[in-house]
Amino acid sequence: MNDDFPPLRNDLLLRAARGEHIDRAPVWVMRQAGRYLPEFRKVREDHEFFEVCRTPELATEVTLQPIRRYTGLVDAAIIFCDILVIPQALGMEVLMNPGPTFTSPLETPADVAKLSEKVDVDEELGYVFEALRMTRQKLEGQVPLIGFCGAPWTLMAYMIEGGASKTLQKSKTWLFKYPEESRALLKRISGICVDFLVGQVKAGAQLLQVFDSNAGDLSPHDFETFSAPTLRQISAAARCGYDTVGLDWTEDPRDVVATLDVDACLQGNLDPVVLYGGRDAIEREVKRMCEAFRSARGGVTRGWIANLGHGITPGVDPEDLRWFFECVHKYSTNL
Ligand SMILES: Cc1c2[nH]c(c1CCC(=O)O)Cc1[nH]c(c(CCC(=O)O)c1C)Cc1[nH]c(c(CCC(=O)O)c1C)Cc1[nH]c(c(C)c1CCC(=O)O)C2
Repeated sequence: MNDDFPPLRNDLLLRAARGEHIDRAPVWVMRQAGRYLPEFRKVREDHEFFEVCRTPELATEVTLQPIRRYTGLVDAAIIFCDILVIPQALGMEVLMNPGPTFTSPLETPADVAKLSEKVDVDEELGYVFEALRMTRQKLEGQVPLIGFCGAPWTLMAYMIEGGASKTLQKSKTWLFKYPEESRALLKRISGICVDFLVGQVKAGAQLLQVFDSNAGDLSPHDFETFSAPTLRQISAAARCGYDTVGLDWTEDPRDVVATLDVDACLQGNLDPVVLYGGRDAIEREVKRMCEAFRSARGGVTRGWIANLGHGITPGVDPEDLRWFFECVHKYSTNL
């Protein structure tokens, strides 16, 4: 927006998100800059996780690693960062060892007073904006750059649980025991999400993703009461509606199309564990996924962005991921 970036040479992802014609599905994978890549592990040998996020040169380098390795196969870069930088900007200490750990999670609503009252995203998260600008330059227009943030409910859950949790018992207890205080906290987080997302677009992000990874743990009623209003608020305040809805592998796109009340592009949804199943399984399951999205598109969906239904995991052979990309290129035509 502000900077003079090299012109974009592959706009498949943006065209799919806008519902325009595409010859094949664009493809990228969540956590594509991650531990399954030896070149990523090499950087991590010398630099702690959040140090990589906070050092624009390092964040740019790891963001570009999968683009270099899979040139011509992968259709997007996603800025290297983490959803937990917002709790950090609110003054919470978060370590990655190896999963996320908060040194003092929120225990009761009284603890909310310990969070910073005002968050200046340029001051607290300016390193992300700098990394986006640097990455846009270094990408030389090969593929679009995705920015992202965590959704308020998912961030609130991490801030209360203090890390990943199977049951989310503590954070869900807040919703039932302290609904007003929960809503106030969610609203506060939403405001930071808006500033952060707008700042990312100004810095060069060409598409934004909001990760509500813990949404599936809420009943439909609680999702509608607590999370959905914040997602709407973010989308309205950041000026754009959601063009794309991400699915995991527990959903059939044909069922989703039947229930979705907006005509959105869909993203997803291969089970990441398929990548451990060998080339034949990868090909078979990608083909099945392509057929499911192809027939879903006969419904109301505007487009499809091929992806995994969740982040890629550390044990995957990078050559098997290459095969996944090649299979998507082969089977996703004639959408
Ligand atoms: C819940 C969540 C987090 N982070 C994120 C989410 C939402 C998506 C999801 O549900 O997976 C999002 C995220 N985290 C990371 C990215 C970077 C961009 C990309 O996708 O390549 C993105 C988009 C890097 C990362 N974030 C993390 C890693 C691995 C840690 C490392 O390098 O040591 C990476 C590459 C760590 C992280 N960060 C988080 C967890 C639970 C973990 C541990 C998971 C694991 O061990 O794989 C919080």
